[in-house]
Amino acid sequence: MQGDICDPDRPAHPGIFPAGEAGQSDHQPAELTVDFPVSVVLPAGGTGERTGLQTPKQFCSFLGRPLISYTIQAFERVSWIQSIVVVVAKENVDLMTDIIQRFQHRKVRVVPGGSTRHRSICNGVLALGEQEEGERLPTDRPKVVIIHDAVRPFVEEDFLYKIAIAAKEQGAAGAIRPLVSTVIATTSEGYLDHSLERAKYRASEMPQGFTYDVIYQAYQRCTESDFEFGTECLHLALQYCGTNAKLIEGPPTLWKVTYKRDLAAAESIIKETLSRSACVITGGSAQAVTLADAFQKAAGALDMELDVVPDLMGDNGRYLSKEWNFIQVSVNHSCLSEVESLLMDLEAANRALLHPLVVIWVHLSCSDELSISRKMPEPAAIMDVASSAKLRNILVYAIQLHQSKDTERWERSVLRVAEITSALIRERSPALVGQLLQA
Ligand SMILES: Nc1ccn([C@@H]2O[C@H](COP(=O)(O)OP(=O)(O)OP(=O)(O)O)[C@@H](O)[C@H]2O)c(=O)n1
Ligand SMILES: O=C(CO)[C@H](O)[C@H](O)COP(=O)(O)O
Repeated sequence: MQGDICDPDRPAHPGIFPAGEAGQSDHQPAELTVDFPVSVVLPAGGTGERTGLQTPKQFCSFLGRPLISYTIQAFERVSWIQSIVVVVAKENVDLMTDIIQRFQHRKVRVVPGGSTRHRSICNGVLALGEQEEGERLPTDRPKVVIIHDAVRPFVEEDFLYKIAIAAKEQGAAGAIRPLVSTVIATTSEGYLDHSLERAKYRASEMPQGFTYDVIYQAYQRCTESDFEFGTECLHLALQYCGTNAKLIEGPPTLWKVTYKRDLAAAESIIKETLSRSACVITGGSAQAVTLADAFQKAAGALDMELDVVPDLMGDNGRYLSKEWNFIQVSVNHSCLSEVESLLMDLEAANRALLHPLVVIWVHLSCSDELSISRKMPEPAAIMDVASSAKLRNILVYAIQLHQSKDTERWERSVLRVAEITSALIRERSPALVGQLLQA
């Protein structure tokens, strides 16, 4: 953990996260503005056959939220994107509509997909030029359409910006990555025919951007064979509109969830992104502040940003609006009033809507006051508070720590608190909710 105070308004995360919850970059420009209308098509109409799962991968859940919701969030947080069309199979339109309502997504329309990816994307592009149900005026066609697979949740605003600008200037633009394996051609008998010079080729990834006119015309002019077997929108723009796409190397996080193992990798990135920062609330007590300071030092190696505040009043209320985890330190208070008050603030701020939030209650007992038994928190009371918070998507854990005059012993305990805290925040295990751990 870093001890220095850093900007709590930093973009939360990439994709997963608010303005980048999962995978956000540390060096995102302060504000990127685009002075032309940009809309997005997210093809999400596939079955995810290669995962081997019954559920299409875009509807698989991570920390209680489907993958498609993380991808939508990556786009809706971008102020210069005016609308998002999500294309899903007809039988999933109701499910998708429910996801949009449950996670309060904005700017989103759902459109039925087709039997292939190109057919789904084409439906999305056509929908951008159509009047929305219930609207009296025709929808403004966007100048630029960004197309992005719904199963690539970790896309950053700065990269979308580069694609949008290049698409407006060139007519088409797309993300590329270096090849990790050499591409070879095989004979029909299964022998090597020839191999390509790897350095000359790139993998085509998403997002891709097009002016509306280019992508619209490309789909008007392409053949049934393109719709059935094609895999590359940039190719359609070249072949049917003569538009050579600008290619821009993107970050490795643009990778597509394709196999079952990719779902595990996505979950791990999401958890990692949610574990980047914690806010320690001391209540202003001198012992709690000393503990928080020691905690910061001990936590130095755990790679987490740690801010210390007395409470969440006034300007400190900003911690409630971003992706922070919370550590409430109580000294000799065996009652849970401070945690309960924090939980009320978090609920009022609607902080647990998009993913489970972690609150850790660190109970510090100082042996030179009161009797030890009077200072011990009641495990059943902690479990009650935690169980009720869990229903509201807030994961409450507790750690008991005894102050020691023996410096070595004290330092070991503080280090244990830092390690337990870090593990609880990273794992977000529902099974450990309400447990009182000893440091
Ligand atoms: N008829 C289709 C097929 C695919 N897609 C979408 O295109 C994106 C990329 O395709 P891919 O990874 O191939 O997804 P699936 O077709 O679902 O996977 P698989 O090929 O393993 O079945 C996915 O978001 C997928 O939902 C789509 O909108 N409509
Ligand atoms: O990388 C891409 C560039 O167009 C597409 O995402 C890809 O072609 C679609 O996925 P798949 O081929 O696996 O259906």
